[in-house]
Amino acid sequence: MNQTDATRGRFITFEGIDGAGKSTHIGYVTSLLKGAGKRVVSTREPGGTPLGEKLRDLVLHEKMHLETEALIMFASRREHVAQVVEPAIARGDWVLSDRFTDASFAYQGGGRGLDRAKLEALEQWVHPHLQPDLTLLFDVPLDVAKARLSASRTLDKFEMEQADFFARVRGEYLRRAAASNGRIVVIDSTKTIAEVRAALQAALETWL
Ligand SMILES: Nc1ncnc2c1ncn2[C@@H]1O[C@H](COP(=O)(O)OP(=O)(O)OP(=O)(O)O)[C@@H](O)[C@H]1O
Ligand SMILES: Cc1cn([C@H]2C[C@H](O)[C@@H](COP(=O)(O)O)O2)c(=O)[nH]c1=O
Repeated sequence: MNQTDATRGRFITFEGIDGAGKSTHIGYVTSLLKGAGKRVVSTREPGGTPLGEKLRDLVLHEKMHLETEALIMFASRREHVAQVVEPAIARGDWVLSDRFTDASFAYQGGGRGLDRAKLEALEQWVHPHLQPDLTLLFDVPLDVAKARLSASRTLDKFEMEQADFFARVRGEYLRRAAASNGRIVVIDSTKTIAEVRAALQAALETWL
């Protein structure tokens, strides 16, 4: 994207294992940013466009080959980046996305064991020049996430996975955070909602 830092918007992503609490806090981050005078676009993956939402329904409910699953995630992402994320950033809006490519590395890579080089190739193909400016990784132990999920909804294909799957997903998220040079900020999501909000405010301080 050939645009100066002053006029472009920013891209913030929310990540974590299912039930970690990320969706709960997107509204709060939206209010912080709007309070600081930013225009905010809130979106999600898989999904975020009419076609992406159809792909989401398929990939969250149908059994399929692991590589088909990864390709659908990136097909949805291609549409999302082209139609929503890049145009919004270009007009100066701040985009908040409930998941992005870190989720493919964590779930299809860590969780299902897909070769990382294949995911890197898809990432280069689909968004060679775009990375989140900041990623908020909501981290909780598996038992906390599971208890929160079963109390709140009917489970989809991923949410029905076993503990060892989520242990690998969480491990890959934390590995990427450690290697991210500060792009991925780990938020301790075992804390109360008020304490998590305070941690989010601190993480966003330099951006407001
Ligand atoms: N800090 C917290 N303390 C207690 N409960 C919480 C906390 N954060 C979220 N919850 C509750 O946990 C449940 C799951 O939260 P949420 O839907 O935000 O998770 P999520 O990470 O977005 O999950 P998914 O990725 O599956 O959509 C909700 O019922 C929510 O109210
Ligand atoms: C983007 C993306 C998502 N997933 C998985 C992770 C979650 O289990 C679901 C999305 O559900 P949510 O309640 O909206 O978080 O999809 C994935 O496996 N790979 C991806 O790239």
